[in-house]
Amino acid sequence: MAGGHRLLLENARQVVLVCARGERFLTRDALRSLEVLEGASLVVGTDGFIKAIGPADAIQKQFSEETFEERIDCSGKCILPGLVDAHTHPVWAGERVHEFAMKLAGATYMDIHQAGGGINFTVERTRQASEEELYSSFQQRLGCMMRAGTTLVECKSGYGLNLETELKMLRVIERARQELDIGISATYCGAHSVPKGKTASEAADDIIKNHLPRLKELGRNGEIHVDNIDVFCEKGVFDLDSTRRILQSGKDIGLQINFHGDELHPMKAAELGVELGAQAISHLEEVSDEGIAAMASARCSAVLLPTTAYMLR
Ligand SMILES: N=CN[C@@H](CCC(=O)O)C(=O)O
Repeated sequence: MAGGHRLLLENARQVVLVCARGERFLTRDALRSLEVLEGASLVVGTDGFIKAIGPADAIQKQFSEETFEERIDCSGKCILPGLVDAHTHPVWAGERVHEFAMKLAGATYMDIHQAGGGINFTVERTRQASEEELYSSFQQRLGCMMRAGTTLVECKSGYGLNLETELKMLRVIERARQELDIGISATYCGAHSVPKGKTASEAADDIIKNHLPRLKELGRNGEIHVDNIDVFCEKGVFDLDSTRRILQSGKDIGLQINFHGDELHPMKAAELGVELGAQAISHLEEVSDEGIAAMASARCSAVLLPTTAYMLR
């Protein structure tokens, strides 16, 4: 029976599939031979999902009775999957340009952080900003990402630290998920820094006793959707024990573990991530050989962020 579809991309010179046999991702030598179809077409259904990909003549035959809201002639063109940005902190207020002068004068990222700058500076400005202001700048940042080809972006909270501002950030992320044409994976990062006046252990207790139960409740009511939990596991920020407690509690309410580890100091964060069943660990400049081996066998993704090593140093 004939049906309606959203889009037919016809006769592309190439369609890059990346994976040929339903793998979630490729690793090592397999990355050298991406699956590419020559002279192919692609059908997108009304739900936005790809319904068929194949040789142009076979697709034409298979869908000859069907209708499309739009058809695009892709002769001479290449169809690529959208880019996935796996680590962003895109909801924030305030500028930290003045910190570059401190860095040029020799201060490290952690010197500035410990003096109340860095993340803490952004936390102050983000607490003061209205939800509307945060949404407006976030929307512009997402627009830039979309123009550069990103179709799925992981978005972290983490410039609130207190429950009120963390929820404000997560509502902003939720609104973008509803209103904008980009996929969003939302990450609660309330343990991005230890709030003033608390120890790491006290901050972990607050997150476990107050933040996570509220996230669970709001998720159940459908008010926000949070996919992942993150902690900045770092010397002088969250130690291994507090990180473990927070991540495990997040996992217990159904969040996937995706956290900052082994960035500035070796912390054995990779080993911890594997023990807890993390989906991904970011940064990893100081990861141990054992941590790399453990992540490889657990198929835990490493999110490498080479430019932060220059920007944050
Ligand atoms: N390393 C910690 N977190 C961020 C930077 C946050 C900030 O400095 O505002 C990162 O992933 O790069």
